[in-house]
Amino acid sequence: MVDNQPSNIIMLTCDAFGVLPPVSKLTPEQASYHFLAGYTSKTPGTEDGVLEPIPTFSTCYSAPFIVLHPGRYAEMLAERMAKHKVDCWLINTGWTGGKFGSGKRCPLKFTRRIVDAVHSGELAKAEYEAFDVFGLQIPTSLEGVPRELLNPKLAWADKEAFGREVRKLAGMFQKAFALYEQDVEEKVRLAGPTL
Ligand SMILES: C=C(OP(=O)(O)O)C(=O)O
Repeated sequence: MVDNQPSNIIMLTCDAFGVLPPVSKLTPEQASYHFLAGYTSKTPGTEDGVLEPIPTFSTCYSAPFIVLHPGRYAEMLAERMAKHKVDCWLINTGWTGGKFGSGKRCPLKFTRRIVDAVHSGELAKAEYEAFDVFGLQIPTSLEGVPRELLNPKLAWADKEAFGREVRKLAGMFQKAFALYEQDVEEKVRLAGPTL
């Protein structure tokens, strides 16, 4: 039985464009934004008939199960996060150093290390830097995880190709989020990527 509030919420995504950092610390507004956007990829191995990753925006990361307006769940999330002082993390298990086909999937040992560092409180105390376009806060170091893995821009050898993928994914977020932008506060709308 769980009889206490969590200290951390982890949102899980699998970004096959190699753009999102393996871990970002979200502001409450970013938590609402990413929860509403629900971005991940359908990947071979976990989805029947899928041969290469397909980006998908499944609101609240669970669109088929949503009964109320998604904005209501995003509000509840923000209220509870503030009330119980919960940190929210976006963890990306997807590709790094390139998109699907040229990069590689984030090794599981590093994702595990990141999840452990969330739960131990180590990452809450880390130093952060800004990840452009998406406006995300990413740790500058975490023992046991290569520095270039934490910041996707460092992981890509071809910086121009990286910039193109960043803009492409940002555009996809903006298109998907258009569905919700009338129903959320301005601060949530502004918490998404800017081009
Ligand atoms: C991110 C993952 O899954 P989902 O897209 O279903 O959240 C994953 O399996 O690593």
